[in-house]
Amino acid sequence: MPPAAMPGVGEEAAEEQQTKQGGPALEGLVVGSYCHDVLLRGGRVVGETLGGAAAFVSTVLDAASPPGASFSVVSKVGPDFAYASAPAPARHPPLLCPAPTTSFHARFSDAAAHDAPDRQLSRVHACDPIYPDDLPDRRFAYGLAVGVAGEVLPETLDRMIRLCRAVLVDAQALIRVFDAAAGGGGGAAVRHTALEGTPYAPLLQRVAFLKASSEEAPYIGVETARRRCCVIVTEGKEGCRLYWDGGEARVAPFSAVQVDPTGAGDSYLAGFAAGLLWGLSATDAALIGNFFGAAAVSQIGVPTFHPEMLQVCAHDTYYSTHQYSI
Ligand SMILES: Nc1ncnc2c1ncn2[C@@H]1O[C@H](COP(=O)(O)OP(=O)(O)O)[C@@H](O)[C@H]1O
Ligand SMILES: O=P([O-])([O-])O[C@@H]1[C@@H](O)[C@H](O)[C@@H](O)[C@H](O)[C@@H]1O
Repeated sequence: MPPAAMPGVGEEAAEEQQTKQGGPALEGLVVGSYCHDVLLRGGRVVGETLGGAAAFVSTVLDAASPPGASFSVVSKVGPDFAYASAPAPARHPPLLCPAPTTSFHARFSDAAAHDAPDRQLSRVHACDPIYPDDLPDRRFAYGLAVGVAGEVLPETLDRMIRLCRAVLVDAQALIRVFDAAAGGGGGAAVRHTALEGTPYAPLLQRVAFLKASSEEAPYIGVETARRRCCVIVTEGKEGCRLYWDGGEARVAPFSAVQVDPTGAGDSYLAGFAAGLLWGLSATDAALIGNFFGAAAVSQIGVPTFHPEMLQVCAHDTYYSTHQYSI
């Protein structure tokens, strides 16, 4: 069986913590930096938006968490940060550093080149890493490690694991390396390294869920990783698969008209976490993840969610008949 729910997170755990500590029972900790995204097609800038997994994750958690499930965000930006008044950073302000805000160029392939990857990313600036001491010194029900530019250091992930009852990790926080020779335009091309050779690998057995895109999956070694934690591989418009020690499940997608793939994986992970917070099983929570991933690709930049979309999601998840198109 896949993990029934987020370990230690759910109604009973909530009641227990509420009674013992009187604080917010389901408080989460989101660690990863906001960034600037420049979207390019055919060498021309077609959009400039707020980015960073923390921005997408905060937006989805704000929309979909159960009542009373608050969360704190630990994110770093520089003095040039252009989106301080956007909803996510305004509600969850970042720490200010002297270094410039992390920024990425995302180059999209033409529709004609069908077998090309959706986008090629290069990192143009990297703000400071997030250190263990940057994290609040208190306990959390759950944590989301969602770095985009290597800012979640191994020692920071280790501290998250100590502070949080369950930690969900986006593989992109662990396996990205930056190739200055191949970036173009002053940036460094985003590449991947094998997770097994990194200092993050020994931490995996203390992580609850590790999510990777299908492009990242070969680098995390699904067969090894699934013996240490539950692994989720997202497969774009095909939905996702969950792998655990002894089994796997496929969870079907919602259909969407994709206008910008940015943030699909981030939104998926936050939707998945929200599903677990509502007490759903991992496979049902993955359906919520698919809903938010589909919603993300159907809008440019950080999406907005309307109450009627969420009602349809709740209905379709309840009946497991997600025929809804976004
Ligand atoms: N074109 C699409 N149509 C419907 N759902 C999508 C589409 N693209 C992505 N999704 C949803 O978002 C999730 C994450 O997308 P994916 O492309 O796999 O991640 P990433 O953004 O990390 O590359 C998918 O598992 C799926 O649920
Ligand atoms: O699209 P996705 O993989 O879910 O996540 C994206 C990151 O890969 C990218 O580095 C960042 O610039 C985007 O804002 C977004 O966070």
